[in-house]
This record gives sequence, C-alpha cells and structure tokens, in this order.
Amino acid sequence: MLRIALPNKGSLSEPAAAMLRESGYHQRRDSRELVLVDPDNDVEFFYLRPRDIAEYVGSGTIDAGITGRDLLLDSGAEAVEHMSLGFGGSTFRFAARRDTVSDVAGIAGRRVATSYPGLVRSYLTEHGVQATVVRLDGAVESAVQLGVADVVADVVETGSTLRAAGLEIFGEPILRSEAVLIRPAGRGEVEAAVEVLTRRLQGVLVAQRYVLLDYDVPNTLVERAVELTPGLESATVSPLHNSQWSAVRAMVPQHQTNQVMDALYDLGARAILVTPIHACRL
Ligand SMILES: Nc1ncnc2c1ncn2[C@@H]1O[C@H](COP(=O)(O)OP(=O)(O)OP(=O)(O)O)[C@@H](O)[C@H]1O
Ligand SMILES: O=P(O)(O)OC[C@H]1O[C@H](OP(=O)(O)OP(=O)(O)O)[C@H](O)[C@@H]1O
Ligand SMILES: [Mg+2]
Repeated sequence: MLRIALPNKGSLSEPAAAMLRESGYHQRRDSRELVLVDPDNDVEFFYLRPRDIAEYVGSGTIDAGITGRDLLLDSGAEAVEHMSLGFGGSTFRFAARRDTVSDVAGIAGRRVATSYPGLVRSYLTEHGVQATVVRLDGAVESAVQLGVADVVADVVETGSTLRAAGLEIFGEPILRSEAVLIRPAGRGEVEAAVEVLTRRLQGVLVAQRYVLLDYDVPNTLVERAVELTPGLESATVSPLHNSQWSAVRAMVPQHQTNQVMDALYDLGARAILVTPIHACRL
C-alpha cells in the first residue's frame, strides 16, 4: 500500500486535501484524524506537520508527501521535488526597519530571526555573508521590535504582516515557494502508484488551468482560427451540416479565454462557447 504524507494543519493543509479529493482519493473528515486508509486506491494517508514531512519522506518510511518547497529545502532531508502543485505560493524574503539594512551585504555581523534557519544559513553562505541566525518558531516579524534580531527572513504572501510590523522587504527573493509533491531521494524508478498519483494531480492542474472552447467558423478561415486556438496537441475540426462552415474544439488556457474569444469573433467565428473541464488525463 502506498504511503503518502499530507500537511495536518497550516496554509497547505486544506488545499492539499482538496486537490487529492479532486484526484479521486478519500480524505479525512475530521481534522484530528492522523491516518486514513483509502482501500479503493490502495493508499494510506498520514497527516503530519508540514515541517516534518520532508524528514519522513527522506527517511524512506513514506513514499511521497506534499509540503512547501521552502520547508523541503530548509530541512536538508534526503527528499526531492517530484512535481509542483500550483498552490500555497509565497516568496521567502529578508526585511528590516527602514534605513537599517537595505541589501544582503548589510546583514553582515547582524542577527537574523527566522523559522527557516537552514534556508537562511545556506543563502548567507552562498553570498559570503557572516551573520547570527536566531531560530524562532513563528511570528518572527516581532523579533525586531522585541530586540532579539535586526533582520527577519520569512514567508511573504501579501506582505501585510511585515508592513504591520513596520518592516520593509529588501534584496532579491531568497526563494519562490509553492506546494510540491516530494519523493525519497535516490529511490530510482517512480513506483507505478506514484505515477498514477502524479497523473491524477496533473489532470487536476490542467482542468483548473484550461477551458474547452467550441466555435463555428467559415472553412476559409479555419487555418487562421486554429492558429489562435492550437490546442495542446492539435485542435479538432469537424464538418458542419452547412458545408461552408466547420466546427472547432480546442483547449485554451483559462486566463486567455476572453482575449481568444474576442480575436475569434473579430476573425469571423461565431457560436463561441466555453466549457469548464472537470477532469482529464493528458
Ligand atoms: N501566507 C502564508 N503564511 C505561511 N505559510 C504560507 C503562506 N502561504 C503559503 N505558505 C506555505 O506554508 C508552509 C508553511 O507551513 P506552516 O505549517 O508553517 O503553515 P502556516 O500557514 O504557517 O501555519 P501555522 O503557522 O498556523 O502552523 C510553507 O511552505 C509556506 O511557504
Ligand atoms: O505576507 P502575508 O500575507 O502577511 O503572510 C505571511 C505571514 O503569514 C505567515 O504567518 P502565520 O500566520 O502562519 O504565523 P506564523 O509566523 O506563526 O507561522 C508567515 O509566517 C508570515 O508571517
Ligand atoms: Mg505559520
């Protein structure tokens, strides 16, 4: 039975469970459940702290897990990113009070508060900066006001927590993170059950990111229309009862839907319909 680790709480927990449900797996109903067996899919889910998931997967007792890229890298565990999942996006950034530190070199000799000491130490080493890393469990934005650090390094989503603490971001992002599916490093060939999981998750991502577009277009314009909607492999072109016209069907990236519809209409396509995709296997 395949063993998969999922975040039991925090920002990644709900979207991870929702994505697995969408992928056809059973998920726990009660947030206190620690283990759930899904006999239909021959999978056992372990609900663990997101920060611990890379350790479990790295040790090889769990076959795959969902965690944040930042947590994976911070852990230094023997696990690798297998697939990015498109949710839980954030950046990992330095911040300080205005007019104190404004670039990475300026961190030298200062104290940096963070819940991600592994990530911060390796970034500072890479940049040849020597500083003291102060490890805190959370709410690190308060560390400057409370006098235990000069700089913080933390997850930033909207930036409002930093602003509220009177801190300003400086330097390039240390990392761009999102939720990822991880596997033990050096496991070699991907197990068939992990392949199935990966394909199902990819199906959910594609269903979220694409729509199905149908339209009718005069035969003389099919080539130009298909340039606007090439689809993934190729658009489907079917004859209509009126032999001067064809019907075209293609997948289109969701965020381009309206621009593509406008361009098709301008070209002379009509009866342009958009349908959401519920699931797919590419
Ligand atoms: N706004 C956010 N705040 C914190 N972490 C976020 C945010 N958005 C995405 N994440 C990601 O969530 C993971 C952090 O997991 P963690 O368990 O610390 O969650 P959390 O949302 O901070 O929950 P909590 O602090 O309540 O336990 C990281 O991979 C981080 O990049
Ligand atoms: O950029 P923002 O949209 O403000 O979000 C980022 C903040 O949210 C998280 O804190 P969380 O609420 O998880 O508390 P924690 O620091 O105790 O983990 C994170 O650690 C930042 O503090
Ligand atoms: Mg947190």
